[in-house]
Amino acid sequence: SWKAGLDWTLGKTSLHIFKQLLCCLQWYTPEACLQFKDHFQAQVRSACHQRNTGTVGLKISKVVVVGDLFVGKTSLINRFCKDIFDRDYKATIGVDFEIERFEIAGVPYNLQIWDTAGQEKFKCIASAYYRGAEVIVTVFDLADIQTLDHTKQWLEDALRENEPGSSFIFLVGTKKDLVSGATCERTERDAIRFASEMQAEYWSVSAKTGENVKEFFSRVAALAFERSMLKELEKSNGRMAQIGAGNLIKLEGNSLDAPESNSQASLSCC
Ligand SMILES: Nc1nc2c(ncn2[C@@H]2O[C@H](COP(=O)(O)OP(=O)(O)OP(=O)(O)O)[C@@H](O)[C@H]2O)c(=O)[nH]1
Ligand SMILES: [Mg+2]
Repeated sequence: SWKAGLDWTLGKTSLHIFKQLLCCLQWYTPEACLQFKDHFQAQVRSACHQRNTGTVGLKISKVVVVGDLFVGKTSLINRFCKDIFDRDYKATIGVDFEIERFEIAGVPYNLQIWDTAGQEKFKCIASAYYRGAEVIVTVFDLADIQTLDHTKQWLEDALRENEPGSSFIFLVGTKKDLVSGATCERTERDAIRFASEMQAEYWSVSAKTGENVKEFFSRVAALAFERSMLKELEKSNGRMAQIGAGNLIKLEGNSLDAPESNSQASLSCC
């Protein structure tokens, strides 16, 4: 299954798939990539290989999806989590969430995907759920350029509730099936510029056809997983043990190299 296919990062075939995900497919936009590397950082790979993954498999990482009403947030989540698409609009009231289970490099990993309401009157309910987001997905409608203009405000609101630099940011254009030709190219150019300003990675998707939906969430899961693993390794590296009458001994773990690239890396380094 595609979920098993998330085991990209170990071995030759998996590396190939990851490269494909990063470089070759049409939807991928190199100028709007948060990181440009072939695989997880070495210490993450080795920890996965040795099954030394601590509490990562038990953890649920939070993904918050925000954006104007009617842009297709619920449809995107429903396509991914339930593989369904509904043509009729049913506004989200407040918030809703889905939990999706992954297996990455042999390690179970869970994402809790929060679907928030775009309608102004529900904003104060929805914003109460922004806190602790490992990933913020800012959504706009490729067929309605105004919704792109509003993404910066949505992001600002979500960032206000989170520690600086603690969340991956994605900008997602939906309803790709409704746009084509020069208009589409223009919108995407604007979107890539916005993504650069927002320090976000840009994706275009269609919940109707399913185009790029699995690939997008796989990417979200992979980046969130790697960060969870790095945090876990940092924690176990600095662990203290108490022996006898209270003497503290610092346990020396594997030394952690500095990260190869920052998750919020500026677009110029991709
Ligand atoms: N053609 C097309 N229509 C879509 C797509 N995604 C969503 N829609 C339609 O757009 C409308 C709004 O979709 P929703 O997913 O409910 O929008 P939302 O962003 O969740 O709206 P709120 O919950 O009010 O914030 C619905 O009628 C969907 O069928 C898509 O990829 N293609
Ligand atoms: Mg909705």
